[in-house]
Amino acid sequence: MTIKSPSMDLHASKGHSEKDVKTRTHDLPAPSDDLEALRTYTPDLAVPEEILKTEVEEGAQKEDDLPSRTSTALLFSLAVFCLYKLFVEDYHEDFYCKSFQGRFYWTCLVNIVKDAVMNYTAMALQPSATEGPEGAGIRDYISDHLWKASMLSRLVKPSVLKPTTAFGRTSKAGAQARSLATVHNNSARPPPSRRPRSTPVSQERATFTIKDGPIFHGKSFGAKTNVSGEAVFTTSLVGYPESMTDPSYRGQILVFTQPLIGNYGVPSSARDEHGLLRYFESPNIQASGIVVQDAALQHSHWTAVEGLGEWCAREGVAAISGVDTRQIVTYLREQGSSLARLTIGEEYDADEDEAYIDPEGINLVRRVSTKAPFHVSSSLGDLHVALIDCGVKENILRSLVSRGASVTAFPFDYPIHKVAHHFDGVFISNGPGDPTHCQSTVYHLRKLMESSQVPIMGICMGHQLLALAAGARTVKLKYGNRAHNIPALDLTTGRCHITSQNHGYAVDATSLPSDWKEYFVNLNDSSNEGMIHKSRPIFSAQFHPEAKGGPLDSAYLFDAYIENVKKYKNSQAVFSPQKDNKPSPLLVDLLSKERVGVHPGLPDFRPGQGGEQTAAGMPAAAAAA
Ligand SMILES: NC(=O)CC[C@H](N)C(=O)O
Repeated sequence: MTIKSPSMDLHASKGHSEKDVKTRTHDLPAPSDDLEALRTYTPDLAVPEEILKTEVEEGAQKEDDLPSRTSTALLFSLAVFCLYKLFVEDYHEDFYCKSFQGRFYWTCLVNIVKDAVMNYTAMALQPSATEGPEGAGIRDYISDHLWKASMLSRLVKPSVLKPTTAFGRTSKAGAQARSLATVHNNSARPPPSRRPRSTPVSQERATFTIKDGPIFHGKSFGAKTNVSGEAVFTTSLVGYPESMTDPSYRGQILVFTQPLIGNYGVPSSARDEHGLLRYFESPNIQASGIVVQDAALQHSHWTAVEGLGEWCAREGVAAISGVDTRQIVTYLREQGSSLARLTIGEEYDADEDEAYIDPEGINLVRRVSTKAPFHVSSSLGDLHVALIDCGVKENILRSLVSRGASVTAFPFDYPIHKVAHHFDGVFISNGPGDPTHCQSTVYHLRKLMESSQVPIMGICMGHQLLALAAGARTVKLKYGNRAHNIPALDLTTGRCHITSQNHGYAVDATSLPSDWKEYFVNLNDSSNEGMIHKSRPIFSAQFHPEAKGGPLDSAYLFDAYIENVKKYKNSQAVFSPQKDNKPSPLLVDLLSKERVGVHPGLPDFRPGQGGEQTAAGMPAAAAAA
């Protein structure tokens, strides 16, 4: 296994000579840097400061003493204890899907085994470590922030974890089998699994109520659950599975203007050759509820494994049909996006009403962003991109990976500027809600642009966050743009592209600082559709070049970004010929292969919640001001 030393590049990039580098391959980043990175990275995990400090300091102290890092006897007894807890104390029944204790002991066991393997590997490589960077590379990777952050979060808060990688692989194989079964029409395929929020399909009376507006009566065809959120509409004719699983729809009740929805059913969770979901943009339905004029009770398509109503019920999502969506959309266009409720069953009673929930006051990105870094490998090239996950769509990952860039995705509030030198490019994903909630992301992006020349691209929320970091303003649109056929003019070429869109906020182009220019403009409402830096490889788009179930006119933006990334990688190679940002196989193995700790089971809103603390610890409203 050949692993290049990242420490060499790290030091080289700080201006040390190669000689210095060789003699200093065991240097670690200063403990205070690590501490700061971990502190910023884990605000949600409520880790006591002493634990963080101990973790970092111990890591730093013991780095040069790997063989004694954890005694074999201690590891062995811990492993036996975990095994006992798992298999003798009856957790084997449900430990990987329900029991907190089970998951905790399983996580410990996995980490003990990994720790032992790493100790062994590091010891095996030690002789060369003293001579040159080859052996040191493995130790630096182990000590890297990525590893520390993901391992620490696994250890301190197993409750946010999905089953660990081993189970992830198992379920992936299951999904694959189901997809194959679908293709070959194998009736013995297992039914999709049910979620904690699942209910039987409800066919009761249902009511869609717009706050301070009209009330619509119809019939439920999804879960028996009442929901509240912002009512928005999309005019797209196809792609309801992709739209409903798009994390940017989190907290919203989605009204379809296409009158017949559900006729091609719902596909499986099959994964493609990169391990990405083939038909969905995330593993679960993200919209709070859906409103359609006419729900198809029977579906037909070779990819379908269930009907739309069954899917909604299984995912615990409310759905209403039999309402006049033309009237609803006319109201929303005139009054602007409004708060609304979907009530299933009993007659809606305004007096009994709990308050309408306003997603605008909530940091929804925190709900959909991965809780620890994850990695998607590309076998098609040797580029490596860091992605800030604000609720990334699978097709954004696919668009990068299929162009030869492996992607390591970070939580939205990860201090990306501290690890950017390990990557050939930085990407900022789409995401739900008001961008001004993500003040920590804006701060880190600003720092990144100050300290690095790395190419950057942002999409939708990523565009808005980049604009905020550049010093521009964002505004809320009256009712947003959600469709697959919106014309955007490329101001650099004069060409018009038909684009897919889903956003309620926009960048105020007049507030762009002088080193930026407007890249695209919306030909329907003249709102801003993108920006580009005048002299650096940084640009962003408000629309979705990765559109699935939408036009591919603007997919060339990914090519342009990858071109920038390649150029940057080549230019870096001139200065540091040893530098290789390709992820180490060990790191790849350690990181999760899919988003971590993003469960639909957790409620987005709690009663009485007036707003939410931002990552920086201040109330959202104050942060936004
Ligand atoms: N698709 C997105 O990233 C949406 C961005 C942001 N939440 C908005 O509504 O404007």
